[in-house]
Amino acid sequence: MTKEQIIVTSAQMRDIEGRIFAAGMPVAALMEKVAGLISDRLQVIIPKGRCVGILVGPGHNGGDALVVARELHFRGYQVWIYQPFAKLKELTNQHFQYAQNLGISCFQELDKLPNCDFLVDGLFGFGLEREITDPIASAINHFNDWNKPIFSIDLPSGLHTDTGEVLGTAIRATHTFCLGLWKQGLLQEQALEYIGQAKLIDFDIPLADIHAVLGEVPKIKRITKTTVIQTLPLPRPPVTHKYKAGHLLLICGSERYAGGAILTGLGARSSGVGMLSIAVPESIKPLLVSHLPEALIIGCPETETGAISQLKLPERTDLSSFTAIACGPGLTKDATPIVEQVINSEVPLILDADALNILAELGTISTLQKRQNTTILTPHTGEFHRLFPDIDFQDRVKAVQTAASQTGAVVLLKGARTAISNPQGVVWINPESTPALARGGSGDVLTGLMGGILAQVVNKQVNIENVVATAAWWHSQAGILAAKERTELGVDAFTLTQYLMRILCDM
Ligand SMILES: NC(=O)C1=CN([C@@H]2O[C@H](COP(=O)(O)OP(=O)(O)OC[C@H]3O[C@@H](n4cnc5c(N)ncnc54)[C@H](O)[C@@H]3O)[C@@H](O)[C@H]2O)[C@@H](O)CC1
Ligand SMILES: Nc1ncnc2c1ncn2[C@@H]1O[C@H](COP(=O)(O)OP(=O)(O)O)[C@@H](O)[C@H]1O
Ligand SMILES: [K+]
Repeated sequence: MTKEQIIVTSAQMRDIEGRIFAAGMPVAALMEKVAGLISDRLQVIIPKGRCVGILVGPGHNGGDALVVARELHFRGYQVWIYQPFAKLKELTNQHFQYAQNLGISCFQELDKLPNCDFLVDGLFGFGLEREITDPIASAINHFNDWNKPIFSIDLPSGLHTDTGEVLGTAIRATHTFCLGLWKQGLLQEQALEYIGQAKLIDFDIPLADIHAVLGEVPKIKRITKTTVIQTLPLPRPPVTHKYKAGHLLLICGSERYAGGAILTGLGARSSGVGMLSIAVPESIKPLLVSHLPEALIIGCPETETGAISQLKLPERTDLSSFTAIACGPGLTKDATPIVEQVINSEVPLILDADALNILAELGTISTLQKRQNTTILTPHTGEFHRLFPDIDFQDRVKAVQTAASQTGAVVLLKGARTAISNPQGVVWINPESTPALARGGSGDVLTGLMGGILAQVVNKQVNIENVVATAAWWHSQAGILAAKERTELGVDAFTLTQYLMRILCDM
């Protein structure tokens, strides 16, 4: 477990800090240390001599900001302070007195503020406890309108530390220096527009204190490369054969959505799976063969609408011949009997896209209760609402935990910050992605990729949520790399499949 993987709520952070202070670390010494690290970072980014405005709140977030103000003052920056509060915490107040005595300009009124090149936001950190109201709310809106770079200490002031919700209004930071451990709110979708580039400032919190508060295995974690390296079946055993490296069955596609089947197949190809079989309607079989010559394409009888009407597997094969099944992309809802059939099988199963829409109509919870083996659901927001209309969506982490616990499945909720939960509430959040992936077909690629990884490792005592997390990370990293080379407009789903292998090569 690395610090980069850990996520905390404000209550947990307070408990961890409390242990450090109880063990003897002076509060003021920790504030010096944290603010020193922030000042060092700022100095690397911003040339000396520039003018910096420091926004100071009443608590220790404001205290951190005041120490930064003092440091930057001595390091040759032109500093001014905006501090509109009548009452400050004691340590914060001492730093404020000292800054004034040093001759740093301090202001309480907005209209007196001089121009500046950048702002440091130390109004509120994880101690924000209620909606921000005027005059502070107006001040925050005013600073946002300046369109200067804003560096937020710990988190942009105004964001709820756990849910990322905007409490009244919030600073729109260009950079966030998260202190010590990642706050949960910074991984919530609704916070993304406010955070800018986020970096963790490690101030040496002892691991023992983290474990004492979060347990030996923390429940909510960020996916990192470490998770992925531990999960992927690399290196391959020197002596193996194709059926030992997993046999994945994809059930996907229709006359209407033939491309979805190709993309799912290409995603699976990149996983390195030993054998790939793809069941599609008979009429699109030649198309699939031409795109995926290595796969076994199973042409199935079809409905009048061009959907699979019956799974016609090759001789001496039934569903139990496969190590894993991924079902859904491009099926259309006319393939309902097929989805029922795979749900009734014992094989580890991923349900995506139309398979999820069909599941919602069959009754999500009652239908999945019958399943004994691994089930993975990969809804986007719309599919999630159809599957779980009664789950409150305000906090996506809680929503995905509830969905997993109600169904016994591992649930991956897609989005800018994909969240994954197992039925026991163990959560992975994907910390990085790109809006370049918000394009038709990129989810199909994910389903194929995940299916291929699952088929290779499912019999090897892995945690299923780690498999799902690995696929999500790999998929989004490929998107990020592709966007870097081709812009955010250049990442169509086919192109995305071409970048998947590059991520492994660079690891
Ligand atoms: N002790 C230290 O030196 C350390 C300080 N840290 C900093 O301390 C912060 C937490 O400090 P605090 O617990 O003092 O909390 P904050 O500084 O986040 O804010 C709490 C203060 O704001 C007031 N407040 C809360 N909501 C308000 C609202 N809506 N309108 C007006 N006032 C409001 C509270 O009454 C309290 O005075 C962290 O975010 C971080 O920046 C730690 O991260 C690192 C160690
Ligand atoms: N704004 C975004 N930022 C990052 N990733 C995104 C964003 N929007 C969508 N994605 C990712 O793109 C994929 C889209 O999947 P999905 O909605 O199923 O598309 P489709 O069904 O067309 O393939 C998901 O992996 C999702 O997490
Ligand atoms: K802040």
